[in-house]
Amino acid sequence: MQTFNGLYAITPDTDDSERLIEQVGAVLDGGARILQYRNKGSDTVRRLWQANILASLARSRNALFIVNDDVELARAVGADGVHVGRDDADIAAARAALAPGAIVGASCYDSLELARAAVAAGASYVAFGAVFPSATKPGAVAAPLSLFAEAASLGVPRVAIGGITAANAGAVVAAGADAIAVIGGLFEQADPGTAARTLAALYR
Ligand SMILES: Cc1ncc(COP(=O)(O)OP(=O)(O)O)c(N)n1
Ligand SMILES: Cc1ncsc1CCOP(=O)(O)O
Ligand SMILES: [Mg+2]
Repeated sequence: MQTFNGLYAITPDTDDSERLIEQVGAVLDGGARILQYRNKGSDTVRRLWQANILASLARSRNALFIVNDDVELARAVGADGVHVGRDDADIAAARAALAPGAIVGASCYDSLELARAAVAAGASYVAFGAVFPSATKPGAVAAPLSLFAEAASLGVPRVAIGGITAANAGAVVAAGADAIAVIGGLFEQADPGTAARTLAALYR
């Protein structure tokens, strides 16, 4: 598996597939190394269509492609893996449903204990957040940046998520996050490609 670090772009919920594809292309060209398709909507036809296109787009840029929540959708589009949280499939079940080398990422919120358990269950990476208040997910629990140093001994990549922007990402990288997962800091910006270049440059 490619090294799991750098800018981790997560797609916003949108029905505007054309604009989404254009923005994701710009973000990948700007240096995002990992792309997650995250759509909390219920239109399964649109989600399959969008995920298929984005899987091809990511592959064309040698980026990893992860599907949020939906193991079946990840398998259907040949994704590199899935990301699961407390309300989603468990790690072992997700891994059993995907190819042997699949990536299974786990949300660990503000809990080092959850991260230890996730790694023991086979998680490929652990994600902590929200590290800052998130307009995308206002109810997300707050996670301190200190978790990244504390989690260094777990031996898997540590991903930060929540309210990350060009203004605060430097502190997250300095705290030890191997990757920064970003939605609004990319897709709510006037120029997502430039925002991606700024954030990706923190890992060079
Ligand atoms: C990289 C990454 N980290 C955390 C999340 C959040 O997942 P989850 O807690 O399951 O919440 P939803 O995203 O499903 O609302 C994520 N998706 N990606
Ligand atoms: C899914 C999720 N989990 C914790 S915060 C968050 C939303 C991240 O979006 P943004 O980068 O716009 O804050
Ligand atoms: Mg989830």
